[in-house]
Amino acid sequence: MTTSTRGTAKVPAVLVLEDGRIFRGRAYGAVGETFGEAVFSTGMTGYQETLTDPSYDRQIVVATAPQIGNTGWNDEDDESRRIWVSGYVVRDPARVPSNWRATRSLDEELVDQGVVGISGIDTRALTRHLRERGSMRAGIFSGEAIAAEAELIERVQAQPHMKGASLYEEVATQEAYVVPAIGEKKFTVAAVDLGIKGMTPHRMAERGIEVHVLPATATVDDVYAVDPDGVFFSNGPGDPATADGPVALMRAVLERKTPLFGICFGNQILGRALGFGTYKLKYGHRGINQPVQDRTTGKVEITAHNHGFAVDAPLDKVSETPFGRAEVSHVCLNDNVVEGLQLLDQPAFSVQYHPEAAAGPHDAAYLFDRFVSLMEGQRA
Ligand SMILES: NC(=O)CC[C@H](N)C(=O)O
Repeated sequence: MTTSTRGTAKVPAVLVLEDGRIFRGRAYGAVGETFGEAVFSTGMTGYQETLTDPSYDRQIVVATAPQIGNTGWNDEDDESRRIWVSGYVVRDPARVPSNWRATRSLDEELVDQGVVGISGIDTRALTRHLRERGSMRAGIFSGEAIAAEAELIERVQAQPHMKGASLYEEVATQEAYVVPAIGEKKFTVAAVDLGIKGMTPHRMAERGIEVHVLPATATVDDVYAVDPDGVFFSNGPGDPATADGPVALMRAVLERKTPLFGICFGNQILGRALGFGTYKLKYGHRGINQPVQDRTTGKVEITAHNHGFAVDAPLDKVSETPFGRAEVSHVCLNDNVVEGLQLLDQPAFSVQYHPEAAAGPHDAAYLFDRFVSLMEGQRA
């Protein structure tokens, strides 16, 4: 095929990394310039969910899957109200998207939302570079934004680091809202929104939970005003070391021994609430094929991940914490990173990965059932 339906395909673009490495390609999506932390995701499908996951705020996502956009863009799979990635890097964009649910192309959606991307990049070489050197700051410049290399590198180096970035308040809802239970209502959960993905309250609603999604700035009184059977802390962008407010709120919930569940950022907050540290991984885990072992059952599950930070907790011993004994319940089999925490003396647990699996395999859906069991146990 020699022609393209993509309006920006002939506009030159460059991806500039903070260490001076430069990749040349063509504009994809909006033309202009953008900055963020360059990270790679190994998901073969699910780009719509990835791009609209608020945890990707201020990140330039590199898709390792070589063909992106094949199924276009639909009206159903968004995980939040908009695209959050600050830039998108692909090898070979679909020339003709095809799917019965698609209402437009990915390229059109990127243009509509003003998201600057780049195509025609050797994403294998780029991923190997990021794997060797680590995730780093980057910029995409297309059309008239392209300037002398030294100047572009300098501008990238002037950007803020992801380490130390506090981003959850800017992505979270400003107003509380309710996701009703599907079918008979059995439980009420207060969900603290730090960048929540839409599928998460949906997975709870499917289990008879009425979910009150609260702003990131919610107080203890706001949480208990909904008379919750359980409290949930969501995923979210940025460095968990900055999330002092949510850590204090979680400690107040733990003091009351209310059943508690956290996902991703929520797992890091539980780690901090228990007194563990967090640290930045060299290049993180992003994709939908990561092997995790549930050490409480020995079972291995294939799971969806998106995290650049992790909890620093001992793998092989039970830890004494201000809230009783705690242990690492889940571990990533690729690199032994902590993937879950569980308290042994009260009903609280969390995972670093994504049991809501949007997109991804449903192996970890049992974790929502575990949350339900904790709430049932508290009532009995
Ligand atoms: N998906 C998430 O909640 C990510 C948590 C945190 N921002 C990290 O990168 O590790």
